[in-house]
Amino acid sequence: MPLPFRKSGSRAPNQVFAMQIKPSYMANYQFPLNPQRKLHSCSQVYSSFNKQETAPNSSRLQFIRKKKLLSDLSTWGIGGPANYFVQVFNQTQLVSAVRYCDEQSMRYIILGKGSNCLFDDMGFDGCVILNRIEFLEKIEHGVYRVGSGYPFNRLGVVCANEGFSGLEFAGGVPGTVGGAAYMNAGANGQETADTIDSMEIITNEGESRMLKRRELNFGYRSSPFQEMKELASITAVTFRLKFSKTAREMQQEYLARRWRTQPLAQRSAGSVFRNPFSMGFSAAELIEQAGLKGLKVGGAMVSNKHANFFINCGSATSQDMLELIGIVKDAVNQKFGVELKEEVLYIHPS
Ligand SMILES: NC(=O)C1=CN([C@@H]2O[C@H](COP(=O)(O)OP(=O)(O)OC[C@H]3O[C@@H](n4cnc5c(N)ncnc54)[C@H](OP(=O)(O)O)[C@@H]3O)[C@@H](O)[C@H]2O)C=CC1
Ligand SMILES: C=C(O[C@H]1[C@H](O)[C@@H](CO)O[C@H](OP(=O)(O)OP(=O)(O)OC[C@H]2O[C@@H](n3ccc(=O)[nH]c3=O)[C@H](O)[C@@H]2O)[C@@H]1NC(C)=O)C(=O)O
Repeated sequence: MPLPFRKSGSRAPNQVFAMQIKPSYMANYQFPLNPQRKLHSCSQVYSSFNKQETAPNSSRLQFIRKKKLLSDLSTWGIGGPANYFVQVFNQTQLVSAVRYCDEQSMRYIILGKGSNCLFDDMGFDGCVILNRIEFLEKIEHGVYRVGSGYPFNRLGVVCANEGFSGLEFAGGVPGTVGGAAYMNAGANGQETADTIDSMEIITNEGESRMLKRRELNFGYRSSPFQEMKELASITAVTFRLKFSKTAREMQQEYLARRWRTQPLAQRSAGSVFRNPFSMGFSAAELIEQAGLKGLKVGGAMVSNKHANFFINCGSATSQDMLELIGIVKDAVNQKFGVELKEEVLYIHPS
């Protein structure tokens, strides 16, 4: 049975492979074909395989080889080593990192807080580019231009404290601004796209582009970036918010509700499945009605607090989590005839 969710970023080259998981979930995957990236020659990339950190604002990039564990970079706490790992603190460094990957014909992914992805225990055979572009500029009242690596939850709190409404829900979302725009994150009836004024991206060609909101077609947990072949990375987002006397109160209320209903003290990746709204259901309801709360595979478990959150109880492997996802999908399909679709992204190791 093929697992329908993505195995890596759209920036990965076309490949077909088989996964080493239990036979019932053995599958072949096809990466989308990417255009060949044509970037300029690389002059700013340096390798340093022993150092684990790179200084903020340095124009030099330090690539760490085979040492950085992806379990340290994902909220699920699962994942083996990245073949290459680099942090970028500004757009110039990001372009250099992408260029380097291109020159080496190496797959790469842009990683934010790792709150929506499942890495494999075998790691990732390409380069993980950790986005640390974290500036916040106030352009005018209620208009914020924000680096794509800025924590989305911090942005939600800052805006609400300053009396602006639209991003109150973000106060509890553990991703980055770039990840939130890429996924069109939402909660409590609000969505990231509702407040976007414009976005800045860099392409595979190394060009910067500014896109106005009206050019971008967002949907429930979907954005044009998920299909955009020429995208290298979102670099900044400008949000336009409205003044509201109750913004702070709303933000705090949403956060309190989240703590009441979601297992925030445990390791998860938020909602595993999208809600099948078109069929009038929520994924959590269906999973609970199928009697799957508390179901365990190895160290992976369906949360007893919220059925659409799957927990790493401490020792979960990627295989455990993939198998649990497959079992839950099958069970819900058999009982209700509803095919759940994953919200989390599986990053295939090779
Ligand atoms: N509502 C909620 O309660 C929760 C919501 N979430 C949401 O999940 C998302 C996860 O954010 P985050 O943890 O930062 O993302 P991740 O680090 O989990 O990255 C997931 C994928 O998003 C893409 N991505 C991330 N940043 C960028 C960028 N700057 N430019 C282009 N693509 C990017 C990458 O896709 P690719 O593989 O193609 O490179 C990446 O693999 C957010 O939308 C977050 O709000 C997560 C948990 C709970
Ligand atoms: C956590 C995420 O986003 C969350 C977001 O935080 C919350 C809050 O607004 O609303 C969505 O969850 P959700 O649809 O499960 O919201 P909830 O309000 O918790 O539950 C919906 C319905 O399911 C029921 N429910 C919930 C949990 C459960 O174990 N069992 C159950 O039956 C609830 O009673 C409610 O009737 C988002 N998830 C999706 C896939 O749309 C995420 O994207 O990662």
